[in-house]
Amino acid sequence: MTAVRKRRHQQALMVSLPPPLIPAAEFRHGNQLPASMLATSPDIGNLSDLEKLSILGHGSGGIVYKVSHRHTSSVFALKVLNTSAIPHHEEEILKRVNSPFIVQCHAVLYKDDDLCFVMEHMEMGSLHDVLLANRVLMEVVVAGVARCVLHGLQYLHGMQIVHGDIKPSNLLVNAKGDVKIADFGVSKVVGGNAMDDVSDICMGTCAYMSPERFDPERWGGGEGGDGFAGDVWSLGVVVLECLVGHYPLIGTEETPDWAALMLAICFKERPEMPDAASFEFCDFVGSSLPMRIPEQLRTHSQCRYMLAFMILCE
Ligand SMILES: Nc1ncnc2c1ncn2[C@@H]1O[C@H](COP(=O)(O)OP(=O)(O)OP(=O)(O)O)[C@@H](O)[C@H]1O
Repeated sequence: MTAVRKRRHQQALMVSLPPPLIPAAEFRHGNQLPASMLATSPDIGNLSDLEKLSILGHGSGGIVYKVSHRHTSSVFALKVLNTSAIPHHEEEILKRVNSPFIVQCHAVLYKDDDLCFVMEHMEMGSLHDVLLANRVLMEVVVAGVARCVLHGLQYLHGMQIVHGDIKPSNLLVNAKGDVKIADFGVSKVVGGNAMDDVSDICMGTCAYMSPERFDPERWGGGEGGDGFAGDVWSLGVVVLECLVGHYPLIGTEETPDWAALMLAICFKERPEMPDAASFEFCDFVGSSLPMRIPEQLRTHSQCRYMLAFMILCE
C-alpha cells in the first residue's frame, strides 16, 4: 500500500500552473511579500459597457460571466446575484478590501433585482478546477498556494473580517499562477474588540469547517471564540487536499454526509500525511489542523493562526 501510494505520488502530474509566485525556498525562509500589482480600476459605470463572452461558473446565489469592456477590450468576471439571494456582507466587504491576495472588485452595479460585481478575471478558474485537471499538485506548488492564502487571510483578519468559507472553489488562480481569495458570501466583519460569538457567523461549506464552527458549544467556538482560526483550519484542509488529490478527512470510499464529516472533523485523530510529504509540510498542516487539543486551548484559537503563519514564514 505504501509503495503504491509512493508511486502514485511520484507520478503526480506536472501541474500546468506556471512556477508558483513564491518558490519553495522562500516558503521555508519567508522572504518579503511580492510587490502589490493591483490593477487600477477602469471606469465602468454601466452594465451596457460590458459584453458577455461566456459563463465562467455558477454559485449558490448567481452566475459568473466572462465579459469584455466595450471601449477598452479589457476582460473581467461579472458576478450577477439576484437580490433576493444577496449574501449578507459581500458588497460591504468587497468595497473595503484591496490586496494582491484578494480577487479585486472593480465596480458594483445594480440592474432591476440584480446586484453585479465587476471582478478581476482569474484566467485559470478556481483551485477546484485546477485540481480536477491535475488531480494532485506538487508540494512546491501547494506551498505557493498556502503562502498566498495565508497572506490573504492575514490581510482580512487584520481588517477584522472572517472569510468563513475557504475552500478550493473560492480560491481563484490567474494566468501567472497567483492564488487569490474570492467569494465573501458568508463572511463577517467582527465588531470592535469584543469578538462576536463565532456561532453567529453564517455557515460556510461543512467539509472545510473547523470543529468550533461545526459544533461551537462543544469546541469553544461560542462565547470567546473569534472565528479567525476557523479560516486557517479550512486552509489546512485545502492544502492537504491539494497534495493527496481528494478530500482528506474521510476515506475516498466514504460518503461525505453530515455525520461522517462531523465524526472526522470533531473527533478524528490527525489525518494521515502522504509518505512523500516533507517535514515542513506535515508541520504546517499539523499546526492548521490540531485535532484533539484541549478544549480550553481552542478558545485561544488565534494561536493556531499565528502558529501556522510563523512556521510558514520562519
Ligand atoms: N473572478 C473570477 N474569475 C474567473 N472565474 C471566476 C471568478 N469568480 C468566480 N469564478 C468562477 O465561477 C464559479 C462560481 O463562483 P461563485 O463565487 O459565484 O460561487 P462558488 O464559490 O463556486 O459557489 P458558492 O457561492 O455556492 O459557494 C467559481 O467556482 C469559479 O469557477
